[in-house]
Amino acid sequence: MDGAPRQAEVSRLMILDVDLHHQQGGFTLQTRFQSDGRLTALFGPSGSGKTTLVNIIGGLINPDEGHVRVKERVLVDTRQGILVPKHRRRIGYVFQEARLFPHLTVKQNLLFGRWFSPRRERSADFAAIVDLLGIGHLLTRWSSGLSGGERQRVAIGRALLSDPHLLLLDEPLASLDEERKTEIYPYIERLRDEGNVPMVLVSHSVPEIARLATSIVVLNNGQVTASGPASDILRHTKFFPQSGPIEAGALVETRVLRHEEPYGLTVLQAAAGTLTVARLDLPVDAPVRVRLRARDIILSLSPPEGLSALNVLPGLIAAMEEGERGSIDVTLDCGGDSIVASLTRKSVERLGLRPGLPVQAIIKSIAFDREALGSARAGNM
Ligand SMILES: Nc1ncnc2c1ncn2[C@@H]1O[C@H](COP(=O)(O)OP(=O)(O)OP(=O)(O)O)[C@@H](O)[C@H]1O
Repeated sequence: MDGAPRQAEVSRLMILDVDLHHQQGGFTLQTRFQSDGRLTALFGPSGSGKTTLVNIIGGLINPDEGHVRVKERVLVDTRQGILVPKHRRRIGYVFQEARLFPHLTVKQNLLFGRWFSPRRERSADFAAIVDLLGIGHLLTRWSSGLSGGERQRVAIGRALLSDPHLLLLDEPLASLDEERKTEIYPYIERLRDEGNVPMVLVSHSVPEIARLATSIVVLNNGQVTASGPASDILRHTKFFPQSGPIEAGALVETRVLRHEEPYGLTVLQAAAGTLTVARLDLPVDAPVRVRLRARDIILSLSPPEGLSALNVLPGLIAAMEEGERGSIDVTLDCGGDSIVASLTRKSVERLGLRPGLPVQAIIKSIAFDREALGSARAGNM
């Protein structure tokens, strides 16, 4: 036995299991994926079918063929003639606009969500949800006077109070500016990490899914071009043609190792080694998810000397594949962390890169959550 879960166990672990065929005018949605993620991001360009897919999961569109299962519940199975009506699906929706009732207070808006859960099954804890979303101080306010970010937090709270089995977030942050988005991300992260409601997030933004998603489904023209754990998918620049090599890259989990106060720097510990960044306003040992964008990594055959870059990680080339626009994605195994560099074919040939070769990854800059930086910014170290 190799310790790998057997197929039956794998299926049980799957939170979302979707296999659909649906024709809509001249557009065909043909999607198949499974996700065990706590937050599954649906990513794809405009018109790729994200909303259609969300509407099928939510019960607003009946698909021609296929099935949708959430945990062990079958919502749709055309072969077995199962089509659970939308009001019985126990799905919470949050849209781009919060759609709160302006003539009700925040508390009344929140309690409205409760009407949708069967009385005997009401388990959502009002106080815990209010606390999780940081909206306790808003309860007596009229919803019409809230900021965009506050409105979305209340909308998420209202959806959670309906005791949903799944939360569908259809571009909930798209109408907010960067600052308001940054205000909401930590709450969605808490929900992902502490709540037990699986979420599906529709998003156009690579930084957003890099920050929030645990699983990613990439849609293109109605088809799934890739799906899997976020860290696996984000590594491939070719799955993100509209953002190109600019945003794709590796996600690396780190912890704060120490602060170097005289230099205004923080040292993070990753499996791959240490990374030095501008001072973070976080305690030692705090977890920090960093994103190493493929375009921000240079490869060298020998340890660089006389270079100002502080972040150099040794690794072995694990894989090489065609990236976006003729570039080559070179994946490195750096002590167990996967890091990807996007290189031109010319550089690959000039350096004689091939799987198994030891190289040094010079990291030009590190992207991560803005509030994790405190007042500092991710710099070119
Ligand atoms: N009722 C309909 N009848 C025919 N075609 C439709 C209908 N609704 C949507 N479509 C088409 O289906 C395709 C997928 O649309 P969908 O809204 O699901 O894409 P999307 O990925 O959500 O796009 P966006 O990011 O712009 O919201 C598009 O080509 C759209 O024009």
